[in-house]
Amino acid sequence: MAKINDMAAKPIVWTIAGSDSGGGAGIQADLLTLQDLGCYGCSVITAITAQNSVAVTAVEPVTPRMLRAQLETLKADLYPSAVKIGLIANQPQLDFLADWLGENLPGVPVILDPVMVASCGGDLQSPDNTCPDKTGERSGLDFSPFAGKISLITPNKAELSRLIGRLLNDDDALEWAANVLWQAFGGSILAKGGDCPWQQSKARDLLLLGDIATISPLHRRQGFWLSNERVATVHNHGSGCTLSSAIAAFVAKGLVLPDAVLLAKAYVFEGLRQASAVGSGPGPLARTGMPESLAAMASIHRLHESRSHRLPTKGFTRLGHDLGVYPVVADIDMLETLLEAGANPIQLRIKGEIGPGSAAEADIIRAIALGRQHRARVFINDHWRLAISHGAFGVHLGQEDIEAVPLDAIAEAGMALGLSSHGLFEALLALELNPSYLALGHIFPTTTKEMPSKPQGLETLALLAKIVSTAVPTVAIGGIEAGNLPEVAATGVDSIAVVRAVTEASEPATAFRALADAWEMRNAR
Ligand SMILES: Cc1ncc(COP(=O)(O)OP(=O)(O)O)c(N)n1
Ligand SMILES: Cc1nc(C(=O)O)sc1CCOP(=O)(O)O
Ligand SMILES: [Mg+2]
Repeated sequence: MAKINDMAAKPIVWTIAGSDSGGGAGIQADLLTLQDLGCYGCSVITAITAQNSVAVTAVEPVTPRMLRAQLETLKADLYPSAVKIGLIANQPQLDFLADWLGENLPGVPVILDPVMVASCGGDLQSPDNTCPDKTGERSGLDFSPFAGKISLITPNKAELSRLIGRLLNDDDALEWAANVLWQAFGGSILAKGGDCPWQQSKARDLLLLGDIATISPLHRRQGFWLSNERVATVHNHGSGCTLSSAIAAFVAKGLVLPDAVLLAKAYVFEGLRQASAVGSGPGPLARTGMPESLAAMASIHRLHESRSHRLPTKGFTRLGHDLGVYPVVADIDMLETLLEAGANPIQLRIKGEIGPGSAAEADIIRAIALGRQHRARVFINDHWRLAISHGAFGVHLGQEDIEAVPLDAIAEAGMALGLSSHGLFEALLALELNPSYLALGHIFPTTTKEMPSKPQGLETLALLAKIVSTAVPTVAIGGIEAGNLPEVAATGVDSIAVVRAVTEASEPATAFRALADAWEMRNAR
């Protein structure tokens, strides 16, 4: 039987790196990772290394002609969606690569892993580039030609120390050095803590995000610690290569950088957990496929927590997983019509300031009363003070409210809390508050609201639903309507929220009932 060729659908990712004859790191680890994560990997070899699991015995750079030939040949036919750069053998290679990428692949995301030391201890750059981490002197390659040209640079502590020319002995020093690099390079920085001896049970990486247009303005130019449990294994050969190629793979698949970093960290975490020896030294990471377990995800802590309120000690009202079809409306008459049609839950979403005695305030008060009358769960969007003072069932808030609103007041009032998220990074930030439900948006293009992020699509929705649905009821929102409901249902998300599919229908109550019936039938088919 003919084998189905699924390569066409796979994003192309280039790895520009060194060959590891031992198979655990470099080009070999990158190609295994890219294949495992559903990408088509192409390689540009910068150097051939003779190494096994215990030693690097020789490093030979490819000629400048060969380096250029690989790049030009690939560009002519296999244009990449993302590029990962690993080992660069010498300064002329680096200078050439920085120029060539800038001129030939404008706009293609580049993930730079400034490889200097193999996990078996060997220095991988040419002999004149030596600088033991222990001295803290700056030496090795000058990476400055890459400034302004890369999306993310991923040094470990030893590499950061050499890039900055300072010894790094604690998290404060790591943070300082990462900031220096950030100022110099632009883009984003992931300063990895896996080789920090002062970090004990946790492996903590510092992520400094650049001005990324497709993430929330809240998270642009902000820093976050990402911590996973430290995996007690010596089998970590190629972990840095695996991490950076996994980030490139996820970016190529359309995930925003913070989500790509979190997924790649989870991939490395699982790879380390299941790693085993191949030679007599550190073995390679296992290839464990798409990470889908919440337990593998890092916990996220803002670098400079600005929260002035207590985190809720009392939990928010718990809800069942299936909230069915959840209409979100701006008009009180529409809300009443839909309550009469059986909507439960339902949300009143009035944007903008609401003054005392205003018509909008009266609408909120009436919505809450109607909810009681119909025994339905009415959520109030944004206006949490009014929701509390008039005894709403729940409040729906956005990511920007997580820091600004005293969430403990909502919990103390015995109310439910729904939180928005746009991608994995925001979902994990919201999950730390254990909300009553988590909205995953926006799935398809929407005209109801201006969004900085791109639509997530069904594949990402399925992944997010798998990761977080074990912990919290999930609600998909954004562009959902009768035509795409079956595909949305197939992702495994618990519920759907809709605006236009109901409010712009000629008969909103009928449209709501049709959606609700279709949703109820989804598992019966
Ligand atoms: C169910 C549901 N999901 C998402 C939103 C969006 O909330 P938020 O991010 O706070 O944006 P605004 O709605 O306030 O513009 C929602 N309201 N409901
Ligand atoms: C209010 C809202 N929040 C979103 C989010 O992604 O957080 S998308 C959205 C609008 C959804 O409207 P429609 O169903 O008309 O596309
Ligand atoms: Mg809001």
